[in-house]
Amino acid sequence: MPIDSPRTGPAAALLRDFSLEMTGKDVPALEEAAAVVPSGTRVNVTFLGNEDLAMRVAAARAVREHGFVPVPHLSARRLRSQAELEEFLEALAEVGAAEHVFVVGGDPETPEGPYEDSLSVIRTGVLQRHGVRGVGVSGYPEGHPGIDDATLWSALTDKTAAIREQGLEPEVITQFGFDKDPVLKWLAELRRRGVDAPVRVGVPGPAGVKRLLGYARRFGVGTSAGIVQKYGFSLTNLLGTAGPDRFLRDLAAGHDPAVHGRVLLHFYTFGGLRATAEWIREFGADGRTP
Ligand SMILES: NC(=O)C1=CN([C@@H]2O[C@H](COP(=O)(O)OP(=O)(O)OC[C@H]3O[C@@H](n4cnc5c(N)ncnc54)[C@H](O)[C@@H]3O)[C@@H](O)[C@H]2O)C=CC1
Ligand SMILES: Nc1nc(=O)c2c([nH]1)NC[C@@H]1CN(c3ccc(C(=O)N[C@@H](CCC(=O)O)C(=O)O)cc3)CN21
Repeated sequence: MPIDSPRTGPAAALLRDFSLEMTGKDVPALEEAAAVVPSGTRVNVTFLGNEDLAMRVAAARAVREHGFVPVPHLSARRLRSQAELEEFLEALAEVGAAEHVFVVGGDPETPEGPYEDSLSVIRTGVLQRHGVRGVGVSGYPEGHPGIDDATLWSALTDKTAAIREQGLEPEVITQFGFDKDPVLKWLAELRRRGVDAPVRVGVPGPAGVKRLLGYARRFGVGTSAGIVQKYGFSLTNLLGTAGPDRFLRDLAAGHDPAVHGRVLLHFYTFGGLRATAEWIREFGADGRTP
C-alpha cells in the first residue's frame, strides 16, 4: 500500500470515530449493517414526526445491543410536556441508551409543548438526572432557511455554554451539505467565536441523486450546478448515485486543526444505512467508491 493511501492519509484521519444516523424504522437495516460497522461507533436515532416513543427507544436499544453507542435525538418543539421528556429519558436509561443525546429545535412552526428551542431543554437540568453526559446540538454552515445567521450563532454559543454549565460535554453536528468551502469557513468562524467543542461535519451517505436533491431542497441545503458538479453528480442525470468521496478528500485537504479545531464526521444515511456503512469501509480501505 502506498504511504499516501487514504487508509493512512488525511481523509482516513477524518473518518476515525465517525458516527451514523438511523430512524426508528431502520432497525432491520442496522442488523444488516452491523457486521461492517466498528464496535463503539455512535449511532444517532432521529426524532421523526411520523415515529413514536416506543420505536425510538427500540431503535436505541438495538444500537446498544449491537455494541454501538446510541445517540437518541430529542426534538424540543415536538415534546408536549416535561413529563414526556422525562418519560423518554427514563425509557432510554432503562435500555442503557441515555448517556449521549442530541437536542434539536424541531421543525413544527409552533411548539407542541413547553420548549421553543434546544436551549430550553438543556436548561431544564433534567438531562443529567437521567444519566446524560454528552449533548450534541446542531450547526449550519450554510445557514438555515427559516432562522437568521445572528440567531443561529447566538443559539449555538449559548447552547454549548449552557451544556458546560450543566456539567455536560458539548458536541456540534452540522447540517449535511455538498460543498466543503462553507464548512471550513464556518468552522474557522466558530473557533473565532470561542466554541471549542468537537464538531461532526454532516455528510450524506451514498444515495440516489434524486433523493439527495429532495432532502437538500427540504432542508435548505445548497445544490447549485457548480456545487453538485464539484461533489460528483450532474443535475441532468437524476438516475445516478453519488457518494461523498470528493467532498471528504477536499475537506481533509483543507482541514487545519489550528484553525478549524477538532473535526469528525457524521453520516446522514437517508434510508441507506447498510450502503453507507459499506461505502465507509471501502473508502477507508482504498479511498475509492465501491
Ligand atoms: N440539523 C439537523 O440535523 C436537524 C435540524 N432540524 C431543524 O433545524 C431547525 C433549528 O434547530 P436547532 O438548530 O436545534 O435550533 P435551536 O433549538 O437551537 O433554536 C435556535 C433558534 O431558532 C428558533 N427555531 C428553532 N426551531 C425553529 C423552527 N422550526 N421555526 C422557527 N424558528 C425556530 C428558536 O426559537 C431559536 O431562536 C429546527 O427547525 C430543527 O427542527 C431538525 C432536525 C435535524
Ligand atoms: N431542518 C432539518 N430538519 C430535519 O428534520 C433534518 C435536517 N434538517 N437535516 C437532516 C436530518 C436527517 N433527517 C432525516 C429525515 C428523514 C429520514 C428518513 O429516513 N425518512 C423516511 C425514509 C427514507 C425515505 O424513503 O426517503 C421515513 O421513514 O420517514 C432520515 C433522516 C431529518 N433531518
